[in-house]
Amino acid sequence: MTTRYTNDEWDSIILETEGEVLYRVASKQHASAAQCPPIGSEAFTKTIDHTLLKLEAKQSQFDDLCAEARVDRFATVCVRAQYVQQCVADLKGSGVRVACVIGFHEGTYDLYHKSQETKQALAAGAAELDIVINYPQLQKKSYASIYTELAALRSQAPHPTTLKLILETSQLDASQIIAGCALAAAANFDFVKTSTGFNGAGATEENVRLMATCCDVLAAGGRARMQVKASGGIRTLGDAVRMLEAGASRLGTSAGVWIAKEAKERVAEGNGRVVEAGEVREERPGLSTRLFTDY
Ligand SMILES: O=C[C@H](O)COP(=O)(O)O
Repeated sequence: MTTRYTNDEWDSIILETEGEVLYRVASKQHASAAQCPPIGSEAFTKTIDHTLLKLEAKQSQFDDLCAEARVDRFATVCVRAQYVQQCVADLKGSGVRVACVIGFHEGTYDLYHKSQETKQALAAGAAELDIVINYPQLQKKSYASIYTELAALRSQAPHPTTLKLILETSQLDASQIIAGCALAAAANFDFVKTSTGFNGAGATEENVRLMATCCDVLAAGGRARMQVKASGGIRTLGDAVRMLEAGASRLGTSAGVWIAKEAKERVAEGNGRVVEAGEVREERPGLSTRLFTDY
């Protein structure tokens, strides 16, 4: 675990990272070999966290969510803590994991609250935790306090639990996004994630590219390379491909079923290969398409 630093010490460490990241982005030395797995392959569907986080969701919707995740072989279902146990039972033997959000969606809950939620999620069988950073603290450069929180949650949920840090990028500028990534890496998180889907714009290619480049730079310092999860507003196969090509390796979306359906149609058309962003049709879900955000 990293030595604890003061805010000023964190500031100079982060500034050094920022210089290298912005240089690489400006000179288009983008994230390492960002590739979209072949459309229709299991590697492609395994990029999707099938997500249902609406507070008003009914219990039966979580059974549907899990059934769909089994059929489409998604990576996880991503739910709130009170639904983890039900989803773990529904998904037994399927290879689909259960991810639980922590501190959702404001991120400003204190460590005690986040820690209690973490305890509940782990006891219920969650394999992955998507934790919202306290982004108002990040905006204020309260780095030491953020690091303390992240390090405490990591020691409470050691590997093989996968930890993702939700930055809520719509509320941050590039420097703050880089700072969030640096703190996540220092606390040994596995992923940085763009958005909750509940606040401002969701994932953008620009931010995904920035985060992936930042993960490369941080890994060059010798630590395990974090991955990037793009989330918020990903609705179509085209959106998914663009995020993967920008450097994401996981997608959080309420439209997983729609995206998988579009992918199956592409395969049926004989195009079961990597789809370039420019070739993807811009179809969007129609009004009658069920997305979990629509309930
Ligand atoms: O983490 C995932 C997001 O909440 C999903 O956002 P979305 O509902 O816009 O797809």
